[in-house]
Amino acid sequence: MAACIPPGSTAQVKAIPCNIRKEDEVKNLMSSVVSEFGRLDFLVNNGGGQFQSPVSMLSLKGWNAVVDTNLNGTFLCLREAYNAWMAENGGAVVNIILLISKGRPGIAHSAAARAGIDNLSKSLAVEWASNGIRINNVAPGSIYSVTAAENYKDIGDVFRHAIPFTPAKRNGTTEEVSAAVTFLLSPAAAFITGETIKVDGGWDLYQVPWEIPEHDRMPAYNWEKIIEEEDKPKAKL
Ligand SMILES: CCCCC/C=C/C(=O)SCCNC(=O)CCNC(=O)[C@H](O)C(C)(C)COP(=O)(O)OP(=O)(O)OC[C@H]1O[C@@H](n2cnc3c(N)ncnc32)[C@H](O)[C@@H]1OP(=O)(O)O
Ligand SMILES: NC(=O)C1=CN([C@@H]2O[C@H](COP(=O)(O)OP(=O)(O)OC[C@H]3O[C@@H](n4cnc5c(N)ncnc54)[C@H](OP(=O)(O)O)[C@@H]3O)[C@@H](O)[C@H]2O)C=CC1
Repeated sequence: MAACIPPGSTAQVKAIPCNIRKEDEVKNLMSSVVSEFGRLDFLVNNGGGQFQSPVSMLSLKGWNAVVDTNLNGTFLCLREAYNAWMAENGGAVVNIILLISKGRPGIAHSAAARAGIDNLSKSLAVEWASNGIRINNVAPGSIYSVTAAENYKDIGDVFRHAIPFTPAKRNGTTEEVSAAVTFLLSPAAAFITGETIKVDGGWDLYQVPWEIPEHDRMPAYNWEKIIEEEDKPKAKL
């Protein structure tokens, strides 16, 4: 990031290690920013992720790891940014979530956690309005990056797989997500709070990429058949 700063700019980049699952590290991150830079105007909760698994195969440990990272981590960052600076001075927040309107079979743990963030943002848009804080979400579709692809390399090319399900017929770029984030942080979004912007090339309006095997396990409601079953003599033990 530092290498991207144009010559002559006064911008600075400083990396402060922080596991967002650890309360003390998050407190340290927010207080360090305020003591080092004198202010904390913007917060982007971008850290997150998941692994692919049907719910039936998920261990509680795996579920907890994903919820802890995505939902609890975001909660801690929000609360500590508020305590360290934004309660007194206002600010703007963007949380990066997932497309969740149709559920997310295959990554249901992450979708549940991100739906929690979506709802938390709505509550905070009201709770923190009088502190001058705006809070919004960005829900990316399939966005290719080398690091994201590396994470899923063992389960195939998930980013290529997403293209047929995306009306734009391509993956999005990280710059296209950043454009939405910077808009929401900017004064141009001064009247937008508690909202989610999808950056997905139309994915969410289209098909869910989940194949349902042919089956007859959901027969139509049939009262006569239920009565017939009820009237059958019960086996005696
Ligand atoms: C699938 C298509 C998605 C497309 C759209 C979305 C794209 C993106 O989100 S791009 C972001 C890419 N980056 C990531 O997703 C980062 C993913 N990794 C993490 O965030 C974390 O590693 C974690 C939250 C998934 C796990 O946290 P961690 O502390 O590292 O937990 P452990 O390694 O200790 O694992 C705990 C427990 O979780 C289960 N588990 C972990 N990884 C997998 C896996 N790859 N497959 C199945 N299960 C997994 C497992 O039960 C672990 O317990 P143990 O078995 O005792 O190790
Ligand atoms: N790429 C995509 O298609 C999509 C991405 N998203 C979301 O966008 C966000 C960015 O993902 P992307 O850039 O694509 O993928 P990356 O894997 O490159 O980014 C994930 C980032 O989250 C950080 N992170 C994970 N766990 C923690 C933690 N406990 N504490 C601090 N940081 C953590 C990682 O840090 P480190 O590198 O140090 O591990 C990494 O920088 C994620 O929330 C992701 O789920 C949502 C929808 C689609």
